[in-house]
Amino acid sequence: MNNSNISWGIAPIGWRNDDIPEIGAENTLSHLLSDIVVAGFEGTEVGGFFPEAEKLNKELRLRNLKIAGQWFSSFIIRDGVEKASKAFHTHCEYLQEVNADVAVVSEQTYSIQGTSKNVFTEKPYFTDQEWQELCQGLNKLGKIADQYNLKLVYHHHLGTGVETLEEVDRLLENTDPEHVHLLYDTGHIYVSAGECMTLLDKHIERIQHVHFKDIRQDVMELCKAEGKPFLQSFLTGMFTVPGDGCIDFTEPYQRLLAKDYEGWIVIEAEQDPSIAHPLEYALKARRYIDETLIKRKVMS
Ligand SMILES: O=C1C[C@@H](O)[C@H](O)[C@@H](O)C1=O
Ligand SMILES: [Co+2]
Repeated sequence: MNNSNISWGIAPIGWRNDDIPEIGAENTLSHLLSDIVVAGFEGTEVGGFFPEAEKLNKELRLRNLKIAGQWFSSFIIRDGVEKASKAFHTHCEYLQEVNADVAVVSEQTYSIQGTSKNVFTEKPYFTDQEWQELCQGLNKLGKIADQYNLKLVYHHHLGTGVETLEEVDRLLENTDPEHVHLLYDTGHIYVSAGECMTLLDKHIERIQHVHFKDIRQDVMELCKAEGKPFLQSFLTGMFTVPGDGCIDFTEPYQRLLAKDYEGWIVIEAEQDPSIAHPLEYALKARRYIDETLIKRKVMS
């Protein structure tokens, strides 16, 4: 059991959001990266507004920060694996240049993530044929990621065809463990399944990347009752940083330690930055990690 094999990061999503680029648009790359240093994190994930690799590397070097990975919206079912592979090669090339560890993949065919549909009741479902195309396609993308020294980690996500526990089971059963790994996102599985330990216990061997996202239970229930879409739900404050919501992260953290998890745990809490001050929330998360998870004394 060793915390030193874990790198703690925080995602840009509290400052700028790729799903709604207008919010937080005033937050520059320098501002974001410097806030991450102030809050005491080791790295971050690439956001849609990040510059070319050379420029980014310089900004990272100046602050001794690292890149964990970057989100990739795959459309294997909609466009076929050849087209998805081409786009994925470009994605991985960039990630290799910025010395990342993982490529985060989420199949977005039929996704309602950016639509006005009720995210709690209107998610899409894949047919048997589509499941086969997806799993075979992911095996291919996983081999591409390996060529760039990256791990493909699949992100289960609300409002997509791979959201529920059963869907994650199906994806993992039908993909090659050598090439396709899992990203465990506490927030997404909590909203979908009502808790976040079953997925972790069942699939801990496949998990190679982690997002710690907390939930405000009362806001989630309100959003559910009103049938809100995904984007409206996060703007209303459904997600927050660990220590500020209803998930007790000591459980997943201890389970990961017990299994000698090696890799990143990235704090990822999309909120409206004009309501939830990004640095304030980053500091809040860091304090919770230090005082409750790692139990390291913090000077106040
Ligand atoms: O990892 C993530 C990336 C975002 O684009 C997504 O919407 C968010 O909820 C998430 O978990
Ligand atoms: Co996530």
